[in-house]
Amino acid sequence: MQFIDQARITVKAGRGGDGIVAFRREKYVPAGGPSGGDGGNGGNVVFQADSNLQTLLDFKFKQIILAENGRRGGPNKCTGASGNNIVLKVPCGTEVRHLETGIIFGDLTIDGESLVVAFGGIGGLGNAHYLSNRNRAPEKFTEGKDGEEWLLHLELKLLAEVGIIGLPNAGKSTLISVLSSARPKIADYPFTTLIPNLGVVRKPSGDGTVFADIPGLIEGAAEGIGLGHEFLRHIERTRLLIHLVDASALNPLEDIEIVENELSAYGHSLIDRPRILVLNKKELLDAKNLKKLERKLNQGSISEVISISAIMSNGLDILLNKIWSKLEI
Ligand SMILES: Nc1ncnc2c1ncn2[C@@H]1O[C@H](COP(=O)(O)OP(=O)(O)OP(=O)(O)O)[C@@H](O)[C@H]1O
Ligand SMILES: [Mg+2]
Repeated sequence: MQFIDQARITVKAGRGGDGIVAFRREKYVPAGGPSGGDGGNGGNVVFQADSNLQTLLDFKFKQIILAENGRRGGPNKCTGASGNNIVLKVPCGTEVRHLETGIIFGDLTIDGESLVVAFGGIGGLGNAHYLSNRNRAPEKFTEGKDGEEWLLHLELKLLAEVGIIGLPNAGKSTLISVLSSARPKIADYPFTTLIPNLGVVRKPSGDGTVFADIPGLIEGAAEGIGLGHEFLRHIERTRLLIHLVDASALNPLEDIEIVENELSAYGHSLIDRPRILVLNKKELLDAKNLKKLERKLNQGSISEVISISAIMSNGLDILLNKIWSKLEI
């Protein structure tokens, strides 16, 4: 499952400071030589990949990015201060393109990697540079150059390997929230989730993979009913599905069938995708009824059933071990 997050921004590097015209003034030196300093260089706009970031959402609110201008030169051949660079953090996997031509400026993939996307203008020259035998008192200087300005298109591509599916209210968002640092909205009504939530789930060794919690599926989802249609398209690219079922529902078997039928009706061999059947909310059933339900499901089911309580973080280790072994990572 690939999610594309994008943003459109303008970056403008700092302008170089102007050179200045000045002459030395010293006691007993009636005509001091030219001493105008150069302007400082403008600051660059720099992007830096940061593995703690997951989205380009910040850029929806910050669309124009300016680096600092260089300062003017000073007397006594003092060079003006350079403008500071502005360093913006972007998630790993951000591709930077020129908006109009599509030319790729760079692809930031490794944590800490940086890319100058707009160079600051160079500072102008002060009149001290123009001293010659013919002109002992030059009045000439140059202005600082403008910094580069670009309209950029940022695109972040994330690939989810594991999709969490199920009827509305099964606890899909609750599950991703206890497995990862994702903090989706959770509520006791159907269709709480309107867009997929992504979370990185890690093994104790630190490796991990992206899970996606998608909106609830209902009967007819494959034909576009409810919110399911669009999201079934997305899960075509996952390697593993977690089919989450509310164990406390009136008829969990029927619920499972609805989701299975949707996978099948959708086609694209979604029904053949490896998946794990997971009963959530197990704490709402007494031990005897839970066993009965598990046994019933194991009889005709697609795979062995794992019972968990997402809300109480119960049974998650067993589930995760199963996931890692199915993914072979
Ligand atoms: N193990 C559990 N025991 C009891 N209640 C639970 C459990 N897990 C989740 N819930 C509750 O179930 C409700 C639905 O949870 P959640 O929003 O995670 O479902 P969802 O499958 O993401 O729904 P939707 O498809 O509408 O987005 C919430 O009120 C949540 O607190
Ligand atoms: Mg949800």
